[in-house]
Amino acid sequence: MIEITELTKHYGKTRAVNGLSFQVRPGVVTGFLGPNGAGKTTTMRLIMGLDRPTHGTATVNGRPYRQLRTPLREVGCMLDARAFHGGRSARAHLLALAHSNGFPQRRVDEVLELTGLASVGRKRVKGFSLGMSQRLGIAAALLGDPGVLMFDEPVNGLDPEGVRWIRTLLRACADEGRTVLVSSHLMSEMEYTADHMIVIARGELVADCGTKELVERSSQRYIRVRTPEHARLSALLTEAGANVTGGPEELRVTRMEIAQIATLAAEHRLPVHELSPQSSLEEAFMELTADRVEYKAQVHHQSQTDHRTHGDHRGQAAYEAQGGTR
Ligand SMILES: Nc1ncnc2c1ncn2[C@@H]1O[C@H](COP(=O)(O)OP(=O)(O)OP(=O)(O)O)[C@@H](O)[C@H]1O
Repeated sequence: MIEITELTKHYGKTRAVNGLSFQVRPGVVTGFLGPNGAGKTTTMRLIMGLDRPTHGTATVNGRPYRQLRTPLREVGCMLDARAFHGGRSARAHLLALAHSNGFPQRRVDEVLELTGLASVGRKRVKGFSLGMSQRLGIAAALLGDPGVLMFDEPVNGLDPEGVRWIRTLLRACADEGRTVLVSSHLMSEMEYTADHMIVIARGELVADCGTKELVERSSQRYIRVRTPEHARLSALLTEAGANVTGGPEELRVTRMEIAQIATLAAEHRLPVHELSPQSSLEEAFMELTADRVEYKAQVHHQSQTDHRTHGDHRGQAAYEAQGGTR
């Protein structure tokens, strides 16, 4: 369990974290979300005792990090996937960590196996791709078999296979009863990864609720309908009480369920090429944080107009609109 109470961190005039309070519970994957510069990394650094709070507390299993007796056995963390000595092999890096913390050599081989790095364990880290480095960072976090895990942007820059792997790993860790906190600026990614969401913006709490609830709270839920008979179907749907927007490319229907739309189209023998629910977490994210992003040029415009892009692309587009450079 991670507990944050009134956590505040100021760097000069910058309020990186401002009166933040939340708990991260075991057994679920908790997504930690926020736009660029929201204070996610700072919060994680404060939890790990890498910085001192200006005010408030951050505890792991009831204690500040610095008071944990065997920290790596209690909390594993990946903050920077490239924080390795490049000349060392992955195995040597993990062995050094294991020795200094009194973990057996066997555990190094276990985590190499667990993270799919066994075959490259003797290769120098400087030749590692970003994906391999992420895996090594995760291997280090898992070394002490801790009950609390924290990963800062673990899917950043990974290919779909890497993303799937991390998602599966996070799920398995939560299913084993661990506390899992994972940060991301991509809501669309977290939608499939996290059970619970903590959203912050400008260092302040914006939402702390179940992923499903957050999606449902979004006012941007709609059914996408693609049909060559868009004008006729649109008129029929409107007449039947639905709210219809969009044009020839796609109709966006709200206030009516999929089954009703399908029935109506079938009754009037209108062909339908696509009928799919769209509930974009990215839109919810924009709504939640719109007033509080640091760099908000074009955010609104992007989220309103780019509705034909999906998932990570949309997240990335929105992120870039906020001035992100990743
Ligand atoms: N050491 C520091 N000195 C001064 N300002 C800092 C320092 N660390 C962070 N900040 C500032 O604090 C704010 C929060 O930064 P932080 O890195 O925690 O955000 P983040 O949510 O992790 O963002 P990102 O998604 O871009 O990594 C930003 O305005 C950042 O510039």
